[in-house]
Amino acid sequence: MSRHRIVRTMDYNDEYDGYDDIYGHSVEDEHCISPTDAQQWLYDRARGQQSISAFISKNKDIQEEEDDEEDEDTAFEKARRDSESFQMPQLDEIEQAKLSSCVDEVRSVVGDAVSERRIVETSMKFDYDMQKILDEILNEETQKKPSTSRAKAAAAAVAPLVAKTASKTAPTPPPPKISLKEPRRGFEIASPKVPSSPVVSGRNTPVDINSDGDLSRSSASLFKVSKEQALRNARQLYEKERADQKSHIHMIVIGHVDAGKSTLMGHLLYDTGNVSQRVMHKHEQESKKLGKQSFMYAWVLDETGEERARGITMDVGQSRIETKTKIVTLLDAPGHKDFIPNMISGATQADVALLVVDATRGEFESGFELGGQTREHAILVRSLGVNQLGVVINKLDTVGWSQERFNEIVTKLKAFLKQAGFKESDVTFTPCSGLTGENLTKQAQESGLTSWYSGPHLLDVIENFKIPERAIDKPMRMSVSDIYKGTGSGFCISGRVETGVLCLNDKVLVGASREQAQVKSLTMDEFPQTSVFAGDQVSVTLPAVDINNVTVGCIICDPQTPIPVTTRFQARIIVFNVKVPITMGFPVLLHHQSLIEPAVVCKLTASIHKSTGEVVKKKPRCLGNNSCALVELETSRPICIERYADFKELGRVMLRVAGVTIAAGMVTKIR
Ligand SMILES: Nc1nc2c(ncn2[C@@H]2O[C@H](COP(=O)(O)OP(=O)(O)OP(=O)(O)O)[C@@H](O)[C@H]2O)c(=O)[nH]1
Repeated sequence: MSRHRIVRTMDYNDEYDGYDDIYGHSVEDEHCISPTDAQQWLYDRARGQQSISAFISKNKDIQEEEDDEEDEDTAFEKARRDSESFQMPQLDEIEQAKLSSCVDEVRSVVGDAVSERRIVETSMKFDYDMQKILDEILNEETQKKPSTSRAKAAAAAVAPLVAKTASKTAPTPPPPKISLKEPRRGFEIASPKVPSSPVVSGRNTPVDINSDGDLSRSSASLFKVSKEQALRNARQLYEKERADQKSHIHMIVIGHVDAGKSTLMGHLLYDTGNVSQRVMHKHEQESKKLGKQSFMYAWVLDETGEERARGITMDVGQSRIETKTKIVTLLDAPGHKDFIPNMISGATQADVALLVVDATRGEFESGFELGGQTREHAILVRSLGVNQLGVVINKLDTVGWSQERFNEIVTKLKAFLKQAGFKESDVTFTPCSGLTGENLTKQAQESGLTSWYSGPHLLDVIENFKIPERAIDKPMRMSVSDIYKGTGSGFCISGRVETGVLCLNDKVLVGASREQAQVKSLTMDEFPQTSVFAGDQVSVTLPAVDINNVTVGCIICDPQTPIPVTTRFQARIIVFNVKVPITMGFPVLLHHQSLIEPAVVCKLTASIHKSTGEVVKKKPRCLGNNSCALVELETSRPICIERYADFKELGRVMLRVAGVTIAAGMVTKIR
């Protein structure tokens, strides 16, 4: 069809028919008054109203309308001039940065409906607290009477945001009352009574929830387990089987890209005799050929061709070392920000962490201060429950073993790590060079270092990590981190036993589908086992299980006390890093153990005080950076999750948006 029209012969009157909404309105359209009513106010000579002066005197009560249009124009013009003539206040660099980020954030919410001056003044008034600034501005905008079309337009610009942030029908909530007598704590939340979750039943094992919602008891009768499994004493079994064995910990190695994590771990493995000379020689020759000799130790862990070609770690590399008293599984995490989901999945398996920082001038700064991964990784592992941290100040050879540089980095990190929630006594700082091997497994030799350092070497630091308390007495939960085709028939499911004990031939329930299965083989580090315990990284085979019901991130559990399955739960979150404040309906990627699931923040229940947990404000409109809140999250598919109070290991979540971790939280209620 031609898009050109012959306009020369066109009757314009015809053209307007049916286009009222586009081309203009009749007067009646805009008034809620019938033509008959209107007539009494209209001067009409035909109706015998001969004298206009007589008509006006009879209708004295007709108020002359204010010229809104003009007022409105003046107001907008004033706001425009206000913004144009407005000079930003002179502030120091930090204040200036805070102010600019506040202005940007507010603009992203309210658009151009509010003047620059207003935003700046409100930001300074509330000391750059986004929550308060937005509250003030949004409240004011909604209270303004949108008496004219432009004011209506301005209000309309804000209205969807207000509607998004507040309850759909409720009026603006009154200011919250904070009771001083009985502070309500965000974490004091009653146990979930009714898991009203849409429980999806597996093919063979339909799940029923009894009337009082106690899933565990109702299911105990549904899923019959052997007498041996039902009556087992996990603690006794653990003591019998593991009494003469070294304790086992999982240690994740984290840090900004190229901090030297893989090199450090590769060298540590070599020095502890876990990599043969022959293999090391092979890595040396091959890396030399490609002109990448400096990566020879990193190649011990970076095994794939792509990792070696790109010189970066992409997935979590695993290996193990033995110290005098411990078996340590090393988890070498990728530092590049694109692979943070892999790093999170690795961190969920970790008991302790090594944070590697590059001491080279400029490199530490780009990893720590300029949006690098040093901060994000440290916050992530802490949020995932890791509380012991060994900080490795690496590549000190590049700064001539400078004590000053070491101290400078320690001072900066100490302050930050304390803020991130690490206890000072649980953090150590060790100077090292992963490349030269200095201070890794032997006392420092380098004179530049020995002149000021006589502390422990890295292997000692690892040896001194305390073994975390294992939840062996709790019901069995295993989080699935990988599914692969085994050498025999069926699939191998690998993951970490988070709590309890799992034995050969035990009955288990798999994932949100709750399909029942039986453990037919159980291995740890490729050695067959008859029982495995909380903290172990294992592989199981579950013959005849529908593989569609097993997904990475799902939980395998004890049928006598099944894990809740839900699509909606409440969490207490800390917001780290959001460009746009979190409002109702905010879409996120939920990370729970190895699970990554799209979710929506469907309710902002309350803002709470970071350290005391007191409710500061009920139903906040939005959550800005560094705020702490109770929110409800809804996933599109059912997931297995526990309350933090019941199972620390399975009650933590992480929220990410567009490749950035925006919040971490603990599950407080399951709907
Ligand atoms: N001078 C010096 N260079 C080092 C040291 N440790 C590592 N490097 C070099 O730093 C580069 C990066 O090392 P990697 O071990 O791959 O770093 P990474 O942290 O594992 O990198 P990603 O896993 O990709 O984040 C390599 O060229 C190493 O040779 C060190 O102690 N001193």
